[in-house]
Amino acid sequence: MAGTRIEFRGVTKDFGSVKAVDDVTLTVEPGEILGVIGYSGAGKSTLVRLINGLDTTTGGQLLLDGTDIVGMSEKKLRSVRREIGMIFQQFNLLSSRTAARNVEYPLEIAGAKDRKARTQELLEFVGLGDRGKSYPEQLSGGQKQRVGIARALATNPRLLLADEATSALDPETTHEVLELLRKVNRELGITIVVITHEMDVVRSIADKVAVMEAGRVVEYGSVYEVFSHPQQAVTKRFVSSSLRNTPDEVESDDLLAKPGRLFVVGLTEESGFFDAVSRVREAGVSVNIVHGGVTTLQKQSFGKMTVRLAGDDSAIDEFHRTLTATTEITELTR
Ligand SMILES: Nc1ncnc2c1ncn2[C@@H]1O[C@H](COP(=O)(O)OP(=O)(O)OP(=O)(O)O)[C@@H](O)[C@H]1O
Repeated sequence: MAGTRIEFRGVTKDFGSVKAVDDVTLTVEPGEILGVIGYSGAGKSTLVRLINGLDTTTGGQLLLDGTDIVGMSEKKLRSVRREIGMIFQQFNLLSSRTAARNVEYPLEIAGAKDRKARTQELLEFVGLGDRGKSYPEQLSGGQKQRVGIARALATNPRLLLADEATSALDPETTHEVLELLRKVNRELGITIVVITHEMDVVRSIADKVAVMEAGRVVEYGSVYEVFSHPQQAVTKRFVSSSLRNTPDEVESDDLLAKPGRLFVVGLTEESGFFDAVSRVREAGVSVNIVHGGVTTLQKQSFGKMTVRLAGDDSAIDEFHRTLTATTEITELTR
């Protein structure tokens, strides 16, 4: 069973004078994982609430598998929502029910048969086959979110919306929950939209990323494209918070206090970095790597190196000029 295809066409949502979502055009293909990232108030939650019809759009079209849900009756929206699972930052489990009975809840509402067997199957899928009798307060945060995921999957949704689903978890547990979401995506083919303010989450799970600022999607692309060539200032901030491969202000000040000239160079397989280093060293210039990192995303490697060059200025200028043609290079100055 394929995941849902989502298509935003010029979607807008106003709350009075606030444009929470402003003219968003975006397509999520079936089975894709989209990461939506932005700072608080950027419009991420509103965007997701439009998808399941909890908020209504002020303008534009929002198509799920080709059907526009804008203006749909509440009755029709309810059947659309049956195909959508949702998980939350605070898990939203019913504290008076055991884990199993939380998972069973949507099956009860749907009047499904063989509920016990389905519930056990779901608990096993999320790695909690032996915790069905536990109450939420007896479970760790990660286990609660696993119950939340099992509950969201109970009615066989084709789309899963995750609103800051790992924000209340520590890094290790976050990693485990993201792994589980990946398994959901791979094994069940479900489309997933993950809202987050952490670029590490996008990096470890998403195929595509949409960066939101003041209601707009200001940057969109594959995770590799956006991480390796961020365009907007907000995207650059998110990317550097995750990759930490460029010196921050304090580190730059420390590095600039020593002699030589500093360059931050983008590394890709075509950057020509090592050839340029060989040439400048032949001219007697010393080259030292002082900061940097290389990472692999979607099977492609890229990174940034900060190098200190000391020696003949015209040879260093030539190094700068040559690399400008093949990669991103910036000279750090005070
Ligand atoms: N029901 C509402 N009534 C009025 N304004 C709202 C409502 N919901 C959201 N907003 C406003 O819309 C804008 C976007 O809010 P939204 O919650 O979608 O952002 P967000 O990116 O999800 O932020 P956060 O990460 O803090 O949840 C904000 O300015 C917010 O104050």
